[in-house]
Amino acid sequence: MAVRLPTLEQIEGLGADFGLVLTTDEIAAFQQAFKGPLTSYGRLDELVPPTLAPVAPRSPGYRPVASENPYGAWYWKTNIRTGAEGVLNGKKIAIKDNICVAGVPMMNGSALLEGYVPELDATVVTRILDAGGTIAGKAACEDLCFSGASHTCAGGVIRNPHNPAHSAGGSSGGSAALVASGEVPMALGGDQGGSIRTPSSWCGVYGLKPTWGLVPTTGSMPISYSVDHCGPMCASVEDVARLLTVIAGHDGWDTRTIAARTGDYMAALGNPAKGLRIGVLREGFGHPESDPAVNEKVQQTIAALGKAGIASEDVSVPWHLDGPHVWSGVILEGAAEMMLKGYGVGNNVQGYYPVSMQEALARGMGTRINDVSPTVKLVLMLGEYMHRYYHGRYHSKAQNLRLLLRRAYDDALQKFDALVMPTIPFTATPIPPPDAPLNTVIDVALNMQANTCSFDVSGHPAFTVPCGRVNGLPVGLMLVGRHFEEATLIRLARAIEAAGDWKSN
Ligand SMILES: NC(=O)c1ccccc1
Repeated sequence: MAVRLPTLEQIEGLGADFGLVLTTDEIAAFQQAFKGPLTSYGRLDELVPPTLAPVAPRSPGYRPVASENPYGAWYWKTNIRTGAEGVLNGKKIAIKDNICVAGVPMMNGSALLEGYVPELDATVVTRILDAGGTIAGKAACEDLCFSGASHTCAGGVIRNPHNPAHSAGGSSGGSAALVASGEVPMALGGDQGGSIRTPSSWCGVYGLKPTWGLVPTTGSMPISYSVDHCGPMCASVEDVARLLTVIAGHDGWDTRTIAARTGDYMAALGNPAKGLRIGVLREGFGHPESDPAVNEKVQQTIAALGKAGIASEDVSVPWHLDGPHVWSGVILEGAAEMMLKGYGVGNNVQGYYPVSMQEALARGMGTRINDVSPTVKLVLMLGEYMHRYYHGRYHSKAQNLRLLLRRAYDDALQKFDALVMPTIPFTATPIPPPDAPLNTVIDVALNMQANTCSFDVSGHPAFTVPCGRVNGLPVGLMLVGRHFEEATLIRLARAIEAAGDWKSN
């Protein structure tokens, strides 16, 4: 195939879009000047790139019927393993549906990708298979991962196993609901604003957003390069440590992981947390939407840790309240550029670009854009508005403010081994009815990330640990640590897990 030479009219139009005034002679000259570069594109069509070849042959599995999928948490069921032996022997793992598993359909919660079957395994999938794990299927998620509740998945709402009228949380809602309902002990999630921690907190499971750059996202659908994270969501702290051990570490395809510093997460399980110090983040408890009953559960857990020899003290980080504003500046234009206009791939960084995924999304955007969720429509328009009418200045400023936000937490973490706060200021919200007004659909999807999203921008590891219930719905306590000190968070999470029976109170 050859890339077609643009017509004179096309060149005139392209120039006009940038305010170029071109004479007829110039337009003809530029048409000639296109020829050299286009020769390269012709040759690119003939060359064969490397692929992330799957390590094991497999059957594609199947889409479960409703009776086999009571919470709508599975997108697809599989049974993939290689015969390799390792720390995941005998473990079933669900993979969030924004992560490619070769030969298995993938929608990323969106009509835009319906029908897509990737030919590649994400790096984390290969690592799981190499460690003896079994891929049990794809966990349903929110439309292009852009919602913190669980009502925007194109395949249908995802329900909270603790109360099916309530949200499982999002965007990794299927992952959390599958772990909470005992289908699998482990799942992979993704987090750009809270999407591992929100559903983990609301479903009562252990969810760790690792330090930015610890776990490669190669072969996954992104939202935006500078806030994308992948991490474990599990039924126990031990399973979090196990899965993190397998997925963490440098991957030559992902420049984010160049500085990845892994720890001994399995050893941390046996290393007592006694003597560690925690800072109770005042700003994390005082949002207008904070539920006093949720604050109370978190405070009770902190008191129980005190009895176990883990001292705590209040600490104030005023920047925490500006974190969500910095996050908005970064993610809205970031998502519009990379996820939407970049067709889920973007450009400008060295890395692996899943061409098939990009083409599938581009086709979907050309044919089914009206079938996306209201949250995706909002991001598309808002990101483009800020780019077109404010020429990217707010995104750039927010990227620079990231440094101050990170420093503010780093300063507090000089004195403390972890900061602690409620993961989400309130328990799982009711799923809005199908006929809910557009503004309700959007608000319910984007109203809970006050404590979570700052750490997607600052990059700190953040671990949500179940710590009680309010009206039968789980409450999560969030531990935030120094960059690449996940092992410390695992020690503290283990102490909380051991301190009480959170499931019955
Ligand atoms: N993907 C996310 O983490 C997310 C969370 C909340 C709102 C939007 C996005």
